[in-house]
Amino acid sequence: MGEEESFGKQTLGELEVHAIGNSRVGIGFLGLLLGIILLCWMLRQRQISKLREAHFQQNGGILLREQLSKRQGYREDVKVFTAEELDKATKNYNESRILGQGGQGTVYKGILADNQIVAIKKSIIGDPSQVEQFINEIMVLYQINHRNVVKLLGCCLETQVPLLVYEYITNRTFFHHLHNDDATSYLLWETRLRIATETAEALSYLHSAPSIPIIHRGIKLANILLDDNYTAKVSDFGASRLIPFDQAQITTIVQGTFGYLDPEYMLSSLLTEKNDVYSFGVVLMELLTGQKVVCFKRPKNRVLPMYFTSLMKEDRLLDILDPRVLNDENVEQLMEVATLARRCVRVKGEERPTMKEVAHELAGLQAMAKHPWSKSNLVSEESEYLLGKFPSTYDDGVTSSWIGMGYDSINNKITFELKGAR
Ligand SMILES: Nc1ncnc2c1ncn2[C@@H]1O[C@H](COP(=O)(O)OP(=O)(O)OP(=O)(O)O)[C@@H](O)[C@H]1O
Repeated sequence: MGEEESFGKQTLGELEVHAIGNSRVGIGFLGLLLGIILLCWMLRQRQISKLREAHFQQNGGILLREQLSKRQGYREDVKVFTAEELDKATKNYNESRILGQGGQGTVYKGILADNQIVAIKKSIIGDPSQVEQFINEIMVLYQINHRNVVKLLGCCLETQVPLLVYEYITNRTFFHHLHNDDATSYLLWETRLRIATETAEALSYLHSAPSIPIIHRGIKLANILLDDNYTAKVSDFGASRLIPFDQAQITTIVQGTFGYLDPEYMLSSLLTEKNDVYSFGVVLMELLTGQKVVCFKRPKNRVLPMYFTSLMKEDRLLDILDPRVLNDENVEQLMEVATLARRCVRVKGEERPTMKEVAHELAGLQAMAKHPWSKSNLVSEESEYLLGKFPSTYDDGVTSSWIGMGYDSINNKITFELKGAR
């Protein structure tokens, strides 16, 4: 019994020693584990910062820094964002945040830490040879400060693909408002003319930019964004080019959207500011007719500039002016804009007007439209006219019958409801 007790005591003592030993081993093991985790974390952080540095270099960050330090006249309020900031702003580039997809990348809506809403363009460029082009785009946007050009707020170059951060434009594109499929409303002629004038002014500014003239190269309805007041904001400078003053033109790979592309540029690859004038002429034709640039329902004339000019030659332009905005009071004004549009798309670039002249002419027409004697400025009369005379068939055979119409004064639009549209 005594032996058993002493054996029990020995065993307890031994157990205590074991327990103390075990807990020391446990603490040691835990310490080692924490040490390993800390080491891994530090290595990972180093790896991440090395990767970011590599991305920054690969995305042309050093080149950009150098370029910016050399030049003057650039905006100083353009911010460099961190990858985390933009991850958070877009909820890790969540699909629900996609605003649109373009040839150059995807545009996401982002909400920054200070609640500012921004549009973030995530480039699809992964090719280092594109770096110079991307830097070129940032350089172009860095020097623009115009109320009718979308503002670049900053960029982020430490991610795998470069990111550009713009001011968020609330009211979609001119294309959407002119060609929206739901067709529950349409833009008044006065609004169309104002948007066109603002766009022309922005282009005129770009062509005579203070340091180096800029050619946009992608003017089309989809690249004219609109804010809540329907103010034009020219966007998408992905293809734009800076033209040094001593060079009137440069040679580039032909790039652009079919229908808007200057045929002279297509043949010669010579880029001049008159390329933008041509594209702008096509935009004018679209807002005059309400028709799309390329339409297979016009079998002989699928491309609008050809269709438009051929009808003008035959003195049949009235056949295609948008019946939703045309009335007795503004017909002359629409015809003047049509003549201007035709001059913009002349085959020879040198025969086209400059954007400055175009902007000037449009501003003059706009001022006349605002004149108190101009009846077309009176929305109620236009509504009456439209209610009484609006045809039941328009836009290449789209048939509609009316059930109601009204004026949306906030959005400056005539609104209507359709039944049986097909
Ligand atoms: N600053 C912005 N604010 C709000 N929405 C924007 C902004 N920038 C672009 N978007 C939206 O994202 C869409 C895609 O824009 P993006 O400029 O990349 O392409 P795109 O002009 O449609 O095409 P492409 O580049 O091929 O000509 C636009 O149509 C617009 O709806």
